[in-house]
Amino acid sequence: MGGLNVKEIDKEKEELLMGLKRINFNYYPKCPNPELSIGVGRHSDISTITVLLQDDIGGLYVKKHETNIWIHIPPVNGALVINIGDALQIMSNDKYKSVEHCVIANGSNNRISVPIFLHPKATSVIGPLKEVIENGEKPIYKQILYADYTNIFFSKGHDGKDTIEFAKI
Ligand SMILES: O=C(O)CCC(=O)C(=O)O
Ligand SMILES: [Fe+2]
Repeated sequence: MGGLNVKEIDKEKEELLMGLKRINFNYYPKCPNPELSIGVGRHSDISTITVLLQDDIGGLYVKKHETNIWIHIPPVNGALVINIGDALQIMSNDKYKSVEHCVIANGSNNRISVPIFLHPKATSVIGPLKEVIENGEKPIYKQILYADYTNIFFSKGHDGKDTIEFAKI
């Protein structure tokens, strides 16, 4: 957080950054026609950060920022994938960018992944951190209730990084 001019993570900051933790268990059954289906559509997580454990099957792709290039994230035994989510993009006023990603279905193997999402609390109001904008930087995002942000994300299908548009000024 030093890069965001945040000197100390006190209790209040900790709640804002990761007051809520959610763990998902994703099971992707092998698919007879992978080219006709999607594992998980293109999206960015709405978390602050996501810590993801994947098995050895593969299929997770991330989009290189501001390109149309998709990069496979090969499973590495014992390694975790760390993704930046929308909440950190908003709080950092775009200094950190959430990563767009998707999962491709697999024709011959079942796949399991376990993401741990570190979120603000539903009752937290999030926006660019005061430490980030106190030097006069123009805020790109408004202050929004995190529950509202979550509701927008879950009220529609995955479509890239569209949810973050709702938080823009
Ligand atoms: O299964 C994966 O590797 C990623 C799953 C994912 O993107 C998610 O649960 O948000
Ligand atoms: Fe995700």
